[in-house]
Amino acid sequence: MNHIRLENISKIYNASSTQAKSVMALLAEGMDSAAVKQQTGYSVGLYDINLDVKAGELHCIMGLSGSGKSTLIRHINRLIDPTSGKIWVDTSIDTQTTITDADEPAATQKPSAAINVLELNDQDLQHYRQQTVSMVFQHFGLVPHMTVMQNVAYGLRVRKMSTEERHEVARHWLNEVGLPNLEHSYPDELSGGMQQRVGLARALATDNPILLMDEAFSALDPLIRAQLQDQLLELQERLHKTIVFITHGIDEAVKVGQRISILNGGRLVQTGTPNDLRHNPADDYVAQFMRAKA
Ligand SMILES: Nc1ncnc2c1ncn2[C@@H]1O[C@H](COP(=O)(O)OP(=O)(O)OP(=O)(O)O)[C@@H](O)[C@H]1O
Repeated sequence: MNHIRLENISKIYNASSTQAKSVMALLAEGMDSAAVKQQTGYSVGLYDINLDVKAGELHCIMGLSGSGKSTLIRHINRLIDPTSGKIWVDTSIDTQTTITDADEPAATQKPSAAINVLELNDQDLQHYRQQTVSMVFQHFGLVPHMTVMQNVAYGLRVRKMSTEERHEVARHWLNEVGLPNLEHSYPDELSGGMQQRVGLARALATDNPILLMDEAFSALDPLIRAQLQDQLLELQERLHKTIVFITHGIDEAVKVGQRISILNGGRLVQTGTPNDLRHNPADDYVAQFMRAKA
């Protein structure tokens, strides 16, 4: 079952629709984004991305710096609007009851009860962000003058949950990420790894079915990063969230991703399980990543 579908998504930064059309005509002829930038001056964020993310899967988006990973993930919660294309999200899915079969072929239809995120008005977009998608940021994004408890409970306050109830929920999630007894601390009293556990607890406390993780572990030391990867996998065994996880590291992608999508110059080169990519790489770019892994 698909949870998220990106359909023909292109993003040409800072271009009018006429300018974007001529840029996309060059891309359609096969010109790569570096040559397009040189010829037209416009940056290609993404070009003609078609991507299905299944309900309950941990889907990694991988690629070198500038390949379009952040641009892609920011479309899903509409921090960025595309130049063209559609973004479907099935808001009827409760991932906690959905078990994914990573080998199941992606359906060819759009998700069954899907909304086009691009058509949401301001109020519906706010509701979508509060009830459907949560984000974990690379640099944690915690509010410095709020305690750990207040940070984790923040998303629940806007839902008008009582103080007692939201503190109970926040305490539960702090416990789940291995941070009991720190609720009265402030972010700057914690290590980077601890701060990101708070970031994770904050995202999980909302109970939203989709989790967007933008290089969430990249700022951490290798040992701490490995611990957080293990913790994420352990939580995911029980929670079955739909997770879109951005990384520039193939090791991380292979460790945590059930499927991996590889971007190059704003184009989606291949989506597959780590085994698919290893045994049937779509091109040399993918093959090189997988060789670097072996
Ligand atoms: N706000 C912006 N204005 C203009 N160009 C942009 C903007 N944001 C990104 N780009 C360009 O779009 C392309 C994709 O950038 P993006 O940040 O999505 O890549 P990325 O894979 O996330 O890179 P990194 O790993 O370095 O974060 C790059 O060429 C980048 O320079």
